[in-house]
This record gives sequence, structure tokens and C-alpha cells, in this order.
Amino acid sequence: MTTTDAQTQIEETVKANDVVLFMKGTKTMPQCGFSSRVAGVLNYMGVEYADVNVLSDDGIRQGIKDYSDWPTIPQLYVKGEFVGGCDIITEMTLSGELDQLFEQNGVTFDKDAADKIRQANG
Ligand SMILES: N[C@@H](CCC(=O)N[C@@H](CS)C(=O)NCC(=O)O)C(=O)O
Ligand code: FES
Repeated sequence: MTTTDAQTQIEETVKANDVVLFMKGTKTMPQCGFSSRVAGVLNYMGVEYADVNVLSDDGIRQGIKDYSDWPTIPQLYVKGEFVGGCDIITEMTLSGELDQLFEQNGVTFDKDAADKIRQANG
């Protein structure tokens, strides 16, 4: 895929889906611990999201880094905006900021599950 095609495809994907996780592997079969961690949080919280496996396309793997100006995978997007990678999403989950972000953007999730993550990691 050309650089331009990759940027176009990324933009279309993050505009068409409220929540998108660019990751290594898939939401049901992650292939890296960092991706697994973020997918695990979203899965546990019952968030509906699109997963994009960067391992199946080198153009997207590089393109997503250019798109966000962020050097690593995973990358979470909400309503077209880059939110963060594994460290940031973990912090935001524990602080409650991720709940707030989802609430502000009308993204449905299981609040009890989010509270359980915090209780287990408090
Ligand atoms: N500290 C990072 C961890 C993620 C990370 O280091 N990812 C590496 C290894 S999976 C990466 O994407 N390297 C570039 C690549 O593999 O294309 C985070 O918070 O997301
Ligand atoms: S694939 Fe090795 S750390 Fe992610």
C-alpha cells in the first residue's frame, strides 16, 4: 500500500468507527502483551470497537505512527482522536479518565467492570 493510501484508509477507519484499536493481532487473539492489555480492558469493559491488525499490513503499521506522530503500537482512537497506547490507557483506566472520555463521547461500556478493574488494581 502507498503512503497516501495508508493515510486515507486510516482516516476512513477512525471516522467510520467511534472506537478503533490499532494493535498487533486481533481483539480475540492479540499477538503482543501491550496490545493484549488494551484489548483486554476494552473487552472486559464491553466496549464495541474495531480492531486493526497492523501485523497484516506494513503500510498501516508505519502509517498509523505517522498519522498520530506516536512511535508504537497499540494505539487507541475515540471519535477520530488519538487517545494513547498501553501505558496511557492503563493509567486512564485506573484514574477513571477513560470512563469520562467514553461518557463524553457517548461510548457505551460496563461501569461495574471498570470499577472492578480499579478495585483489583487499587
Ligand atoms: N510503552 C508502550 C508500549 C508499546 C510498545 O513499546 N510497542 C512496541 C513493541 S510492540 C512497538 O510498537 N514497536 C514498533 C513496532 O513494532 O512497529 C505503550 O505504552 O503503548
Ligand atoms: S511484539 Fe514484542 S513487545 Fe510487542
